[in-house]
Order: sequence, then C-alpha cells, then structure tokens
Amino acid sequence: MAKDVIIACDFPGKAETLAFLDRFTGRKPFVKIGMELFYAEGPDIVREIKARGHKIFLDLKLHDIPNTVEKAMASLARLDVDMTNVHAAGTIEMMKAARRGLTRPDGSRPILIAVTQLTSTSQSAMEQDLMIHAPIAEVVTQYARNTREAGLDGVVCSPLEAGVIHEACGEDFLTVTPGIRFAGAAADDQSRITTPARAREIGSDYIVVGRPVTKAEDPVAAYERCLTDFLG
Ligand SMILES: O=C(O)c1cc(=O)[nH]c(=O)n1[C@@H]1O[C@H](COP(=O)(O)O)[C@@H](O)[C@H]1O
Repeated sequence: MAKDVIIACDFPGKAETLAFLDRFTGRKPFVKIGMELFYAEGPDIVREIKARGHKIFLDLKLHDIPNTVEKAMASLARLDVDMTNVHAAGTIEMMKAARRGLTRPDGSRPILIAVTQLTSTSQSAMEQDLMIHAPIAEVVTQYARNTREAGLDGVVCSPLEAGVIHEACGEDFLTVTPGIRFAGAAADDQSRITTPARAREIGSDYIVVGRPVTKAEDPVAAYERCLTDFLG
C-alpha cells in the first residue's frame, strides 16, 4: 500500500489555495480540503484542484443520523475525490449508511475512513468534557474496531495510536494521522502529536500535515522534509 504525505489546505479561499499549490512546480502533492475551504468555495474547488492533477482527501467529518449521512454521502460520491470521512462516534449504523451512500452505481467508491477521537482531544478533556473514562488508546481502538465492522477502510487517529490500531484491525486497515509536528515545534491546538519520522516508525499509512507546511517560510522545503522523514 502506498504511504504518502497529505497537505491540509486550510485556507480561507481559492486564491490563497491555488497560489500555495502553484509553489509546488511540477509536483502534485496529495491534498486535504477541509471545512474552511469547502464551506467558502463549495464543490467547485474540489473539481478545480482535481483537474490540476492532485489526489484529494475531502475532510467534512460527517456526523448525523444514518439517513442524512447516507444522502449527503451520495452527493459527495458525485465529486471525484480519493478519500473522505465521517465521525466514528456516529455509530456503526451511521458508518454503514455512509458507505452505502458513497458507493456509486458501478460499485466503486472513494476510500472511506472514520475519525476516532480528534487529535486535539486530550485524556483529561475526554474524561471531563465527554465523560469517557477509559484510556484514550482503548477508546480509539474500540472506535477503530467499530469502523472495521461497518466495512470502512480505516481511521483517522493520532500517529501515536497507529500501531495498536494495526494490531487490533490488521495491517491493511488504514491509519491516516494528523497531529504531526517537527521536533521542538509548537503543538498549537493539537494534543496527541509526534514527528513524521516517529509516525513512520509507529506505522502510520498517511500523515496529514497542515500548519507545519502551510505556515512554513518555505512550504515546499517543509513538505519535502515531511516526505523524507516519513517515507525514509
Ligand atoms: O480528519 C482530520 O483530517 C483531522 C482529524 C483529527 O483528529 N485531527 C486533525 O487535526 N484533523 C485535521 O488535520 C489537519 C491538521 O492540521 P495541522 O494541525 O495544521 O497540521 C486539520 O485540517 C484538521 O482539521
């Protein structure tokens, strides 16, 4: 399975996003389009970036009743993305509905993954705010098992949890891991973080990197450092 670095294009609009991508002359990084950009520009931004030759992870983290998620996924299926996601907290029923909705009439569909616990969530926030008292790695592993049972392809989790998830769900079950920072850098609002090199050692399949690349003085150099450290 191809491991890769996904750049989170968290920009306010199309102009900033395309200017950013233009810096990668001759290269077509795998990019993530999230809520900020999608809500500002709508589906056209997906079509435009796809037409430029990038693979796209459309990160809208659907979490609603099963029927609503199924119908929303049917709409997203018409966009030619490579990967998309839901929240595993929506339950196994909701994830099954998401998979049904995303599957096109010819049986094909993008990679579908589920967020376990957001990488910004700490053990103490999970206990105090969410009243979930098990250790975070156990919670995340249980959500990963649910995700596999629903027939999805993998999870979004912290790189720190990629190893236990592969042990519980198999090597083919994808771990897509944000919460990436270079050694010594600020965590910002993230909580469960590690470096690209450590993510490789633990066994992540894809790392998702936003601000360490987008806010870098030289984003192309920062992206290349991620590739080298993660892919070895
Ligand atoms: O689903 C995601 O992509 C996601 C899940 C998660 O648990 N944590 C998380 O940070 N993300 C996304 O990954 C990106 C991380 O960005 P940085 O913290 O700037 O590297 C953001 O676009 C988040 O929306």
